[in-house]
Amino acid sequence: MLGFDGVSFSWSAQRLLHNFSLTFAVGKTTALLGASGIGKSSLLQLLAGLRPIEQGRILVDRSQIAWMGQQDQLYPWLSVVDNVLLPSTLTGQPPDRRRAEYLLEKVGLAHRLSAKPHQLSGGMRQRVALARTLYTDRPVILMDEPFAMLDAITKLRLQTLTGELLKGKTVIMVTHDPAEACRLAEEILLLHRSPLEVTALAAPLGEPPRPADDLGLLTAQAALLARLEAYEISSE
Ligand SMILES: Nc1ncnc2c1ncn2[C@@H]1O[C@H](COP(=O)(O)OP(=O)(O)OP(=O)(O)O)[C@@H](O)[C@H]1O
Repeated sequence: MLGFDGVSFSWSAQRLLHNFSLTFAVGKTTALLGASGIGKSSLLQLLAGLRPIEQGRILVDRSQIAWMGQQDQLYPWLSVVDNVLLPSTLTGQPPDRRRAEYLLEKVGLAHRLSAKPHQLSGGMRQRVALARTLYTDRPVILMDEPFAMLDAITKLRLQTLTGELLKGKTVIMVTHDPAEACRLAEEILLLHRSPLEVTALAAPLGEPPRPADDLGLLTAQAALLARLEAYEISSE
């Protein structure tokens, strides 16, 4: 089980969750969307156990979680391959260099193993971060706008890669991008109101990663955008 059971949580003056319950589909990708400041990142932080709650239970085994954020969070003094090996270094496990190299090959960086992060483009650094997330090999992956800072083409490629490489894992992805949600998610959840409420929307048909120009995807994307706009207007 992964989710919230009767959870209440406030940020100083603002009550974010009141008796909030939600379970996520295991082995699937769920996209979380909603207006800026509604509480998407807070939900991820609570799931990861980074904040104490006032009431209820977080349903999670924290040892099963990997995190990938908007910033690549690479260590500038470590090479690409050593950044991927970092989870082993931090936990005192023997580093599996062959596996790290295999994953870097998967994300198209086999030729940059010994480069330092500052020698790479933003998209390349985010690919290293993806390889590191995969290296930890946890069944649950929390992603907070992982591709928000990338150009359109790099974003498209990394979404495809993510959809392929994270198949079968439980992925909770915060995104502002309806197209991204429609390409990658099997469950689409819209967050609105304060305290938080959730509305589930139908994901497009077909296995992720779905092609960006698929007609069903484009229709679902337009519907999602309209719902997001309607929630924004009703909360103004
Ligand atoms: N560390 C914090 N201390 C106090 N308030 C916070 C903190 N982090 C977030 N908040 C507040 O909680 C609310 C939800 O913030 P959160 O970052 O979860 O929203 P979000 O939906 O992820 O926003 P965005 O899409 O802009 O990233 C906001 O009103 C924000 O000001």
